[in-house]
Amino acid sequence: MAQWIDISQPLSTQIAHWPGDTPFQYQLTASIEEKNSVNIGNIQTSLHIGTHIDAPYHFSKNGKTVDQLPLEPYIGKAVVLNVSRTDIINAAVLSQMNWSSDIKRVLLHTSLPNNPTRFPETLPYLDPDIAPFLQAKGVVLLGVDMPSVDAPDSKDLATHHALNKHGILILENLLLDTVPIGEYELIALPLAIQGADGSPVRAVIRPIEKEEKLHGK
Ligand SMILES: Nc1ccccc1C(=O)C[C@H](N)C(=O)O
Ligand SMILES: [Zn+2]
Ligand SMILES: [Zn+2]
Repeated sequence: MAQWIDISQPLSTQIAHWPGDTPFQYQLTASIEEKNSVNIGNIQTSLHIGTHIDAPYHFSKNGKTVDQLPLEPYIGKAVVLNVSRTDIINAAVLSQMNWSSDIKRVLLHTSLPNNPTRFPETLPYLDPDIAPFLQAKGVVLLGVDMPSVDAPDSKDLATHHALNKHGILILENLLLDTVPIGEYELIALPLAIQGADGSPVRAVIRPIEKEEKLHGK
C-alpha cells in the first residue's frame, strides 16, 4: 500500500502569516524543566495559518461556521492537477484538463513556488468562472497551493463567494510542488471549533494505485 504524503505546511514560529493577522506562536505554559510533571503547550494563531480551510462564515456574515460543515468534502478521492503553466486559471484552462468522472475534490498545483515561511506578493489569478465549471463536474472541495483563492488585496473576495455559491469548500496553502499529478485519497479534516471562521488542517494524500493517471504522464 502506498505511503501517505503530508501536503500541509509545518506550523512553526517561522511560518508566514496573512499580513496584519495574528502570527503563529507556540509556547509552554508549564514545563518539566521548571519542575512541573508535564509540558503544556499553548498556541496563539489566526485560524487562516498554514494549510487551512475557510468556513463560509470567514467571508459571509450568515455563512456556515467550521463546526457546521460536512465531513465528506474533506475525506475521499481527489485529483491533483497541474496548472502551473499559466498565471490566469479560469474555466477555459480547467476545461483543457483530462476530467475523469466522479472527481469531487480538486487540488490545484499552481505556478506559485510553495514556501511556508514567506507570504507571497502576488498570486496566480483564479477566475470566479471556475466555480460553475467545477460544480458542473460535481466538485465539492477546491484545494490550492496558495494562501488565498483571491488576490491578497482583494476586497470583494469574488472567487471565495463564487465557490461558496456553487457549493464548493475551500482548502488553502497546500504543499504541492513535488506532488505528481494524478488521483489520490485525501484527508484534510478541520477541527470542530464552535462558531469559527476556519481551521488549520493536516492535509495528507495517498496515491490510488492501479488507476490510470490523468494526463497520461
Ligand atoms: N486573514 C485575513 C485578514 C484580512 C483579510 C483576509 C484574510 C484572509 O485570511 C484571507 C484569505 N483568503 C484566507 O482565507 O486565508
Ligand atoms: Zn483562509
Ligand atoms: Zn480564503
